[in-house]
Amino acid sequence: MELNMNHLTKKFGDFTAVDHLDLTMTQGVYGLLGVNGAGKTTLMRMLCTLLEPTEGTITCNGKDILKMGGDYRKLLGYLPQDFGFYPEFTVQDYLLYIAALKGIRPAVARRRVKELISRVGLANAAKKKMKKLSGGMKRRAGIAQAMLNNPKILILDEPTAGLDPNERIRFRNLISELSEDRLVLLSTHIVSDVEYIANEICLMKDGRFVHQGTSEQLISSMTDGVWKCTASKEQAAFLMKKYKVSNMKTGAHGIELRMISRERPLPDAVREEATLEDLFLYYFGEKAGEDHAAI
Ligand SMILES: Nc1ncnc2c1ncn2[C@@H]1O[C@H](COP(=O)(O)OP(=O)(O)OP(=O)(O)O)[C@@H](O)[C@H]1O
Repeated sequence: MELNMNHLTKKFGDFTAVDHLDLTMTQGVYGLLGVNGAGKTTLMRMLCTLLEPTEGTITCNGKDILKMGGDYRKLLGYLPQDFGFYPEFTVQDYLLYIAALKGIRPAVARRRVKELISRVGLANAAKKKMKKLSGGMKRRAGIAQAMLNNPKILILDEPTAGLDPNERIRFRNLISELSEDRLVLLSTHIVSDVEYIANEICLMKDGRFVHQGTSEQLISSMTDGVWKCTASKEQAAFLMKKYKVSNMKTGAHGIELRMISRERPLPDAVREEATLEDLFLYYFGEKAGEDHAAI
């Protein structure tokens, strides 16, 4: 299985949401990591044939997905960011209903629904109404519906949005498991969602991939260093304006800062090993002195 994007572009009027992307994906987990508005959903909707590219193509094993029509959709499972569910349906009935919409024969659907409910960890909630599920359980039901046709390509748009840390970990494990024999593409703006499970991470900004590679490759692409130091209140205020600060904590001897800088920011600053979180800040973060600073 090979999914290819060639100069993939989407414009809305004069605005370019996805800008000449090239990527080849095979089996495994691919993570699209970017801030809000980077173009992740637009890209995923094109991969699901819900939006037509303005320019460029997507091919699956060499064939244009728009020309493949139903043959491509048979290979595809999609969990949109806001997936529609029926609040009064039980989990089981909801999945059976979606299976019917997907044209899966009733006998096959019953077997598949049972199997998937257990696989996503909802066996004890099969008879629960969808409206009674927690956010994480709803997302798991969402994954189950995307998996009904046993897709070779699974596309998950922000599957961990709103989940607590426990649910997030369960979800990561599930995604990792599902990727054993398929291609999984997931989007997120949370570094830890993809840090450990993605074979390849694409950092997306303003419709472009600013960098792509394994977590280690991305980290080693960082030319600035990560530094740790303890500063006074006044120094800390100055450093925050000048550098991208990834963490600060008030300690017994002053304010402990972790920051990104080309040069040693203070004489006693110590060099630290960079993490993917530092890298995210390096590409997407703002300094506290900049307009709209997030920190
Ligand atoms: N139908 C549309 N018409 C006009 N602009 C659009 C449309 N859909 C998306 N955009 C714009 O394209 C850009 C990318 O949006 P997109 O939803 O793909 O980003 P995203 O990375 O998925 O962000 P988020 O995490 O907030 O969902 C945004 O600036 C958005 O406002």
